[in-house]
Amino acid sequence: MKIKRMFIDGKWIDAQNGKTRTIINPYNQETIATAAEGDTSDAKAAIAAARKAFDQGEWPNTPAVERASIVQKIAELIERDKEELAELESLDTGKTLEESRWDMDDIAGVFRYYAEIVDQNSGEMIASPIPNSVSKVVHEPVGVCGQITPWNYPLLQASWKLAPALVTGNTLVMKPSEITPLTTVKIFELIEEAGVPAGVANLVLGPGNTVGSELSTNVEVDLISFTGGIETGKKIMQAASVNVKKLALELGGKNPNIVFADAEFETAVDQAMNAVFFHAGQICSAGTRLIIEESIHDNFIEALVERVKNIKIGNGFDEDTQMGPLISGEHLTKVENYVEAGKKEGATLVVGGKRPEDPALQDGFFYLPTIFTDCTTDMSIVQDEAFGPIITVEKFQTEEEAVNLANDSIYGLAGGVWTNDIVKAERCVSKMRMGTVWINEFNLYFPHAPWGGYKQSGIGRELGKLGLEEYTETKHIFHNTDPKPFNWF
Ligand SMILES: NC(=O)c1ccc[n+]([C@@H]2O[C@H](COP(=O)([O-])OP(=O)(O)OC[C@H]3O[C@@H](n4cnc5c(N)ncnc54)[C@H](O)[C@@H]3O)[C@@H](O)[C@H]2O)c1
Ligand SMILES: C[N+](C)(C)CC=O
Repeated sequence: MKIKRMFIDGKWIDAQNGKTRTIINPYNQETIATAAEGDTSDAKAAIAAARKAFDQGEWPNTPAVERASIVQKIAELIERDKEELAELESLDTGKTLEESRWDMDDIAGVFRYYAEIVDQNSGEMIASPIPNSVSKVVHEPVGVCGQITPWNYPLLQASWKLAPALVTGNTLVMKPSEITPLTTVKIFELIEEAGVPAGVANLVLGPGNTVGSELSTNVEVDLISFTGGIETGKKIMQAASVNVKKLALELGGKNPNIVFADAEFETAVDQAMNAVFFHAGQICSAGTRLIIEESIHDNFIEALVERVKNIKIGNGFDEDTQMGPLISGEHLTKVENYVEAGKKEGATLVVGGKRPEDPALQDGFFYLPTIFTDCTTDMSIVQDEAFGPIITVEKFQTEEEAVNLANDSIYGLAGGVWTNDIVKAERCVSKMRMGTVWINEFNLYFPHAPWGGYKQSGIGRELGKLGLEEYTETKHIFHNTDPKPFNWF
């Protein structure tokens, strides 16, 4: 089996320490690849290459339209290799092939979007209050960017970082999750094929506590963009202070999904499942906190449970599979522990709460879709991000109570409201403290709109124009067109 290698300074290389890691399919634990397992020394080499490419290379000064055409080419190559990429993503993460295909379409769309909008970030003239002067603002690349991504949407999260960083003239070192590197390795092949110069985009494979930590602490790195868990995010924020790096953090969520009695019932039931059970609930914006108006609570739960029991769990490559496994044995144990805690804390388990019994699924990290009712905000199952196929249900009587329950979290990534009363919907979302709020929708995102969290869900935004601005410094240029002595001294 060919080893998945790192890409540093335009060359495909093994880890300096010679180590490798076995990559497994979470559906059956079969080995699907062997990847280089780099460490601090590889990260240092990649940072040095990116530094040289930024300080001495052409990329930062290449006209934005030329960079955009290369980024556009990457989009075309993703479309050309869509099926291969989708298959790699499903093998690596266990998600259904159909979901991976959607991801690949989204990813190509992200590269296209940033290629198209780069000229909208070209600066502005300021109405200078000083006579005989020109005042203007320009945007310049930040420099060397460290980019660290998680395992749940490996290539999608990488694309949100790679496309804006490249198009704005930065150089970068990316570190994907060590357990899901396959599509990131492949996209670096496409980046090379599209003609990105050597040293501009570098890939280091390996663990967070060595490679990731080096990216956050190394003073030659100017910006660190991280997507992952809150505890890792805090460590990175602290490490990044060493040279006051620019910082973008996309962290977790514990997202409320409010259903009012006047909502379209069947749609709200259907979408309450979509909000959570795609990719077995391993979605940062999963609507895991279902908050239901008391008058419809019992009927809603009855309808939901009936449908949840029929979710088809299995191999993501089987066409009728609707939900795949969790990512790893370690993560499965974490989810099981949250469910046990929920039971101890007094929540009522109404469906799921265990591994499936089907003998065909015993080698995979499967967990049944799970619903707890009678939940209260003091329960860990309501407050902590379990990152599994678990819905907790809380009841409300008034609109104010619903919004208060929704906001009762350290997180503020996303949330939804289901109602046919538009005024009520607008009133609620205006009070919800989250970076994305959906009305009669859940979990939708697209390249044109910003994504990111309030509160401890993060700092900064990806996607949209704000996602581009993250990768630029803003410079004010003041030009005195009639300089004279000041005659003070
Ligand atoms: N807000 C968003 O848009 C978004 C999107 C996807 C995932 N997430 C979050 O990601 C989490 C799941 O991903 P995960 O389990 O891979 O997260 P994680 O924090 O364990 O790991 C994320 C990445 O950080 C690296 N890392 C670990 N320790 C590090 C350290 N000390 N220094 C630097 N890097 C380090 C890991 O190797 C990995 O590449 C969830 O909390 C989820 O909500 C958020
Ligand atoms: C940001 N998103 C929804 C694509 C993936 C979160 O885990």
